[in-house]
Amino acid sequence: MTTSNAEDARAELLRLRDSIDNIDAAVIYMLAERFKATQQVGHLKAAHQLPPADPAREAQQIARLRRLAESAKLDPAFAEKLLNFIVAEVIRHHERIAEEAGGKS
Ligand SMILES: O=C(O)C(=O)C[C@]1(C(=O)O)C=C[C@@H](O)C=C1
Repeated sequence: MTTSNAEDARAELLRLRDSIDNIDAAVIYMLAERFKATQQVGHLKAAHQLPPADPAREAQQIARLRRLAESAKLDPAFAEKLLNFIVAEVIRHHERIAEEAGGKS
């Protein structure tokens, strides 16, 4: 590789990393908004003695996200794993909210 080729590659790497950093920031902001919404769901469920998890809803979400992933040329198995990872954390939050609400009544 000539010096100029190495410099071009370095510039291209920096350009791509800029884009990756912007995408990562957007993902973090979107996840923060999602967790704000699910925290409200957690309080609603606790107030009405609804279970933290809703497997039927999750099945619908997985089917929908797998379809979206396929049309976006993203691995549907990865989309499913990602949703399951996020939802597991949400369920932990819901359980904590329900425990705290239970302690107050
Ligand atoms: O929709 C709900 O009932 C939620 O509690 C939200 C949510 C989610 O994070 O999307 C989390 C847990 C449920 O099992 C299903 C979905």
